[in-house]
Amino acid sequence: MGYKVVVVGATGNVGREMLNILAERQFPVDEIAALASRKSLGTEVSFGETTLKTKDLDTFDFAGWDIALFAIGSGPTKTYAPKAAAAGCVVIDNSSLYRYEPDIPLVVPEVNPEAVDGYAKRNIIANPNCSTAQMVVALKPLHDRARIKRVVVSTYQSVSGAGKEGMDELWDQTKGMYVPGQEKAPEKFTKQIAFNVIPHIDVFMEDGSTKEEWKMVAETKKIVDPKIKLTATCVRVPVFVGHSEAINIEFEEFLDEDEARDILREAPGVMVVDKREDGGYVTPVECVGDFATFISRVRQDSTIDNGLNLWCVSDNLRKGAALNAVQIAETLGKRCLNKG
Ligand SMILES: NC(=O)C1=CN([C@@H]2O[C@H](COP(=O)(O)OP(=O)(O)OC[C@H]3O[C@@H](n4cnc5c(N)ncnc54)[C@H](OP(=O)(O)O)[C@@H]3O)[C@@H](O)[C@H]2O)C=CC1
Ligand SMILES: N[C@@H](CC(=O)OP(=O)(O)O)C(=O)O
Repeated sequence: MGYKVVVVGATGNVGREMLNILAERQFPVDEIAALASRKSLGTEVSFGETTLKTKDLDTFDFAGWDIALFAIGSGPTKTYAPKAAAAGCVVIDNSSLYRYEPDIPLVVPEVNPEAVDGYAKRNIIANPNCSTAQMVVALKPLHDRARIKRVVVSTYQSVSGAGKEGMDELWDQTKGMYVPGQEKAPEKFTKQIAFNVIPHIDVFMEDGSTKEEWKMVAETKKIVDPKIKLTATCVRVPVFVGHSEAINIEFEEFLDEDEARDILREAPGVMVVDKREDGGYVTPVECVGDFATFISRVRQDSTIDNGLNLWCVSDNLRKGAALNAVQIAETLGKRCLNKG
């Protein structure tokens, strides 16, 4: 016996990946429903070899369904996730709405799988921010060995993090640079994204940081260790899929770069590709469609006592969203629901 699973936001970038990954990983599905807004009613989406017709979230009855994977943004999630949870369906939510609530688990299964056990308080589990998810997969095994004091991270985030509209804007603006009359002004992003980079993701906070940067701080503390200090600069780059991060780590104890590489090679969800030669590192276009978080350019930071630098790349629609959500569902199934 398997699970009755609902994918909410099935016509979006993340929802489509959720359907792909449920099928790829052969998640034990007895029945599946694909939901989106009313305007997408009847739109076809793929689930393995089969095609599903999208249903209207607004009129859907969650009673009798086991797990709902939500990827529709915080606004509509606020309306519909509590309804699903109250109907007895466990919500695994990709938005930032519930991540910081103390009675809602925020889970990266390679890092804090035991947190899933707290799901029943609200029947909701939160999926972290894409940039946080890939980073903590690499930080956790290093923290276990040498205790992280402080992290300085700069992100290079692809436009798919801003949904279908973000990807369309990069495509149209790039074409418009070459085709007279097809110029495209910024709409989704604050400035031109084609052939440019923008140091602004999500809204500004009072202290001058952005909400995306704040999320990386708060979520790393909740998932890995509240004692870790972290400062981030989050930047949008003209890449379609795949987020990259330059990470500088200061440890309490000395950690040699060779040992760090060995630890990361053994770490779940991590793939080390680190040769000091042309092409001996991973770039975002190479990580698309993969499950792993790729680590390259591991090297000592000799400007501090116990410092290390590394380069971290992952498919943001997978580890940053859909894959992590499906892994949470797998963990929930194994640890708590025991079907399948
Ligand atoms: N963990 C993370 O870091 C990430 C989280 N996300 C989360 O996932 C969400 C979706 O991202 P993404 O797939 O890239 O976005 P897209 O813009 O590609 O897709 C949005 C999806 O949400 C649906 N939707 C929007 N509003 C409603 C509504 N009122 N009722 C029903 N369905 C609705 C859309 O349906 P329709 O086509 O019918 O409009 C569509 O299926 C993000 O807003 C974010 O919260 C995304 C990326 C990474
Ligand atoms: N903000 C991320 C994607 C996202 O939706 O994040 P969050 O779920 O934390 O709002 C990006 O733009 O790349």
